[in-house]
Amino acid sequence: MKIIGLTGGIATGKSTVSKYLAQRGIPIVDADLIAREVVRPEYALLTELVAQFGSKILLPSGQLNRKALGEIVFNDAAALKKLNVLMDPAIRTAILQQLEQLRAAGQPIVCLDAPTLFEAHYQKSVDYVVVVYVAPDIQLARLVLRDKISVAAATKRIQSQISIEDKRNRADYVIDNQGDLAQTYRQVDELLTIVNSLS
Ligand SMILES: CC(C)(COP(=O)(O)OP(=O)(O)OC[C@H]1O[C@@H](n2cnc3c(N)ncnc32)[C@H](O)[C@@H]1O)[C@@H](O)C(=O)NCCC(=O)NCCS
Ligand SMILES: Nc1ncnc2c1ncn2[C@@H]1O[C@H](COP(=O)(O)OP(=O)(O)OP(=O)(O)O)[C@@H](O)[C@H]1O
Repeated sequence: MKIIGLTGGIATGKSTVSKYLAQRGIPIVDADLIAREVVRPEYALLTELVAQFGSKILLPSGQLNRKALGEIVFNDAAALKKLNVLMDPAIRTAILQQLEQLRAAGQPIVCLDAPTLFEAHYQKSVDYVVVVYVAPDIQLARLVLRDKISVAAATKRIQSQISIEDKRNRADYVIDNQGDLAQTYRQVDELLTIVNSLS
């Protein structure tokens, strides 16, 4: 089984690419989705997060208040590091489990969609690293537009990740997502041809 590791910066277009890959029949292991599941109130991890960050990260319903936790960690590098240390084992276990299930099911090509692929060192667990790239000014503009947040808040989120230029330099394949969607999809088709021919 060949594993495509799909990453990029926040709002550079990973979801746009992974949706298209899914349409082309490639199973997606979605790290963002897994990160949402492992903090459900029935799991111990949420209690650990509350012990670290306080009950202000909970909604009245007892669920994680994502906005509140985001405001803490994307404004404070040390807090983000603590969050990553707490969440990493549960996310990693779920990712590896899903990949194993897909391997056992005989899937020839799968995609791990992980915004923090490099930050969390998943590049070692995949066969082909793909970075969805847009220049930093386009990244900022798309993030502000999509999430309806201020330029200052968007800049902080971007700065909490390895820069998109750095990620681009570490890719096996770069998808330039600065043009229209048709141009992006053509590059994904070319990527699939390459991955299909990997031995
Ligand atoms: C802090 C949280 C609660 C904020 O939630 P919120 O709904 O506002 O954002 P969401 O989860 O949709 O993330 C949006 C984007 O932020 C970026 N981001 C998320 N977590 C991180 C992180 N640990 N480091 C750097 N960037 C991150 C990604 O580009 C992601 O796609 C959430 O991002 C979180 O739980 N993060 C830690 C888990 C994690 O590392 N997720 C990445 C999957 S490998
Ligand atoms: N080629 C494109 N042209 C114009 N807008 C685009 C293009 N590709 C994506 N977008 C828009 O840019 C925004 C970011 O894209 P997307 O949500 O796919 O990014 P992402 O990398 O998955 O983000 P995150 O890291 O937050 O999960 C979205 O609003 C999306 O509609």
